[in-house]
Amino acid sequence: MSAYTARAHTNIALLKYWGKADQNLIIPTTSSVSLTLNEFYTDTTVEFLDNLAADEIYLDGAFLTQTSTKKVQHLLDLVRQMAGLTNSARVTSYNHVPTSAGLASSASAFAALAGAASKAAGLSLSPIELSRLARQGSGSASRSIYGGFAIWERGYDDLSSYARSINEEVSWPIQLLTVIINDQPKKINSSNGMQNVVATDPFYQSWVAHANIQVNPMLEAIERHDLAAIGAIAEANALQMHAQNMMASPAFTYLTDESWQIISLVQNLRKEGLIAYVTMDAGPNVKIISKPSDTTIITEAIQASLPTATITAATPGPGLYITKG
Ligand SMILES: O=C(O)C[C@@](O)(CF)CCOP(=O)(O)OP(=O)(O)O
Repeated sequence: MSAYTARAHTNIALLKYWGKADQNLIIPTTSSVSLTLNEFYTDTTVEFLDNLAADEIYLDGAFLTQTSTKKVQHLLDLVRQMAGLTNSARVTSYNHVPTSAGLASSASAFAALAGAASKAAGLSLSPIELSRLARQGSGSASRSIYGGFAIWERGYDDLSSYARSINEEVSWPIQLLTVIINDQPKKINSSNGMQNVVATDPFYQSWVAHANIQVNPMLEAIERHDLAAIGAIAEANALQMHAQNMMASPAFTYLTDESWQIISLVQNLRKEGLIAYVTMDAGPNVKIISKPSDTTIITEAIQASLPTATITAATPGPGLYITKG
């Protein structure tokens, strides 16, 4: 069997996935909508071999020990089951997600792994099948199969929970300015954070109900290329998601004083007439949904307020791409 290499780009959720209805299959409680980014991606090569005693997994040149590779091994096992294989695999992965960007690379990593592993096992999966496979590595990876805007339909089982493309080629001006406040590893990872909320937040079901109501208005705003509406819905959804963390027991938050400093700054920029909205994931860093033509004015405002912040302008990116070798 031959080696295959896949490149998948990371995505940022505009409507967040924040809670599982099924832990094992990674079925979410809400649908989520994302934008795949061009600047950040993972390249992964997979080869199934006859003479390997066990899976060998290398990340950014370092051999990973068994403990940190459980999710990778689980996805490889799913592929072996689908292909009727027992061979072990060599997996070599490089994250082109600058750690300073504080961007979750699990989305691009597991989408690339799903693409390269399935192809190396002799499978030719459809985008929906690839999305379902990636989903079982990491939920948000289900959306990185596609470029541009994508929606992960929550579904209710393995067959019905997958992402589909909204539109791959985004030809109108939109960017996410990623403001890195600090790139320290977060205290609570996404999986644990959302699990705490589902288990202990008394208002969680109203989050689920409201988040699912936001889906159609978001899809309509994307259809209209309405950046202000996309931003307004995304900012409300992100703040509501982070509010759930503060209602969990014990309460926790990913947002720091600097996060709120940037959030307030962006809301003030809006008062001056700019189209600028924030979204935050499982970390303190802030992404600003904005027009590329406003990069300078926003960047200058942030540098004046928080000189230590580093800013990366990210534009819409492509979907999964697999090559032989
Ligand atoms: O991306 C989003 O929708 C929102 C988040 O990034 C956080 F804000 C969650 C990502 O969670 P993920 O790492 O996919 O969790 P897993 O399924 O437990 O591996």
